[in-house]
Amino acid sequence: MGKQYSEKAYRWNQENYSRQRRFIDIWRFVLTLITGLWLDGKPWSYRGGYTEQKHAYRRKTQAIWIRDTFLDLGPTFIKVGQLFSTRADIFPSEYVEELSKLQDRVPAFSYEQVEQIIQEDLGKPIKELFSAFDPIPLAAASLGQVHKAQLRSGEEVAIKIQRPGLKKLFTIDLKILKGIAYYFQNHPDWGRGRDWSGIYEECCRILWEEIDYLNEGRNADTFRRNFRSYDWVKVPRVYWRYTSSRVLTLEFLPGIKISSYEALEAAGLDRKLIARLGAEAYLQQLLNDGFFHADPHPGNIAVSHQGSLIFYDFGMMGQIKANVREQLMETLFGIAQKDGDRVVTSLIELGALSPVSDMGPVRRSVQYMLDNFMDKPFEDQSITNISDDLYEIAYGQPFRFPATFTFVMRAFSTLEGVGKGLDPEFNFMEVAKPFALEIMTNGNTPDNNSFINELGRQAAQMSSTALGLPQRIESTIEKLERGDLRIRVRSIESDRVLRRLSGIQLGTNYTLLISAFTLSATILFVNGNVLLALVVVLVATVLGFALIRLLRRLDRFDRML
Ligand SMILES: Nc1ncnc2c1ncn2[C@@H]1O[C@H](COP(=O)(O)OP(=O)(O)OP(=O)(O)O)[C@@H](O)[C@H]1O
Repeated sequence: MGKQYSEKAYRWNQENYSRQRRFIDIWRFVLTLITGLWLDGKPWSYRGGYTEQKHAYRRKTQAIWIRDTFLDLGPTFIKVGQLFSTRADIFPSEYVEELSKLQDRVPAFSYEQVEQIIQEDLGKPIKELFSAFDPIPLAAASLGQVHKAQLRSGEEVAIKIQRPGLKKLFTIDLKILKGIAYYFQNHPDWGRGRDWSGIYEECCRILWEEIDYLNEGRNADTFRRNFRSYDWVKVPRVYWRYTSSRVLTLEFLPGIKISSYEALEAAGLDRKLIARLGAEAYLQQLLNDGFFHADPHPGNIAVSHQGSLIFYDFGMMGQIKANVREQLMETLFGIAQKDGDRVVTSLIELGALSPVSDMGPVRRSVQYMLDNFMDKPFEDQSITNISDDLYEIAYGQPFRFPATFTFVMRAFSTLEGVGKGLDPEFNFMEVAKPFALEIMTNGNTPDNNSFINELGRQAAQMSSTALGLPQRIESTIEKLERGDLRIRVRSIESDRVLRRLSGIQLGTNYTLLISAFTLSATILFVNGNVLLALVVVLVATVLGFALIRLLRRLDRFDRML
């Protein structure tokens, strides 16, 4: 905890939050952000004229300001920011990059508050429950802090205690955020093609789950069960008698953080092996158990002195249904064969893409990406590159990836990053091969074909079909194109008809005005008010010209239809 993060610096750091104060603080942030975004799009707001560099610089400064304000606004926003940092499909890359640096460097709360929460939740004072209790926390985060203690029966435990007043703060903040989501949803520019209400609901669900330690305890138990036959993975046991929704008592399992590369080496551990185990443990969760750690930042994985992996923090877990892993493989094959259509179809079936009426542009973007970035052999692809490319496609499109999908991509990239830090030659795809092969062969032991051979075989199959049946493929492509085209032509036609209709309406208005003005001019003239009559005639003439122009335009429209 740095000195600059003193308790006084944070207005949110208290037990009793004022709804009005939060309302003002949060909306002030939103309004400043909206003004900034509005100015971004106005070339006159750039001193010395608009340039791409100035625009990029502004975005970057804005992103840093958003990150700092989120930290100032407290736990809800720190968590929301961390969630948003996985959503490169929704937010500009500068924002995502800054938000991923959002760490909860926040002050710890006092030992007196810890005592009070334990007394309230477990019904007895610390002294009666534990034979030792370290008043200085091992770690302090935005939602809670961890203290080391010892049970009366002798076991060493790590106790996670929730920040006081968190439920109240979440209730107030999430209500205000609902209003903000509603505002953005109904905004003519920012609401179009974006499901802000859906994003809000998703955030709410994840945040409430994260502060229910009973839920976290259950997740830890499931995770532990899934790994019970693996002696190289350790998951802390939950002491349910000392656990409540705000207090989680776990078996104490110390370790060296997986990202402390030098410390691992100093302890005589094999960095290459740890990198491989990390990836394997994750693939096991994802592809075999279907229950995975959705927040695998390096702080949540440690290595014991015996070399086994230790997982902490089960507040955010993802679930993947059984049929999904086959679909994941289908996507992988689509990518390997550079088949945009197959990738799009499998992503739709995965629920990673929501079908829109005209999938043509999406398919074309995917195909473009496959044609352009797949110049390296499949094995040499990096997960981070693949996910960056996918996000680039998704950003600005009227669809979004479901949270589970972005969590998986994020987890893969994180593990790839940590893996490369541990072992510069580490290749995630290499580790994934046997898992993928097992799924492809439905658990049958594969023959001596490697994963890449299998991909090659499928690709060869595809190209021989292409050679044998050029006619059919061509006609299929033609049909596809015609499908796109028809949708586009129809939309242009209806667009024209609508424009013509509004033109006709405008013409009627002009005609009415001209008649009214001519009538007024005549009455004025008859009554001897010549000058005023002339002015009115002038206005009627201008309107007359406008009407003639409009009629000519409508005539052009008619010829086009
Ligand atoms: N069972 C345990 N044994 C030893 N140390 C632990 C244990 N559980 C947690 N810790 C330590 O406390 C730290 C924080 O734990 P955890 O990540 O569960 O807290 P958190 O409040 O959810 O933090 P985050 O903001 O990262 O989600 C861990 O990184 C680890 O160093």
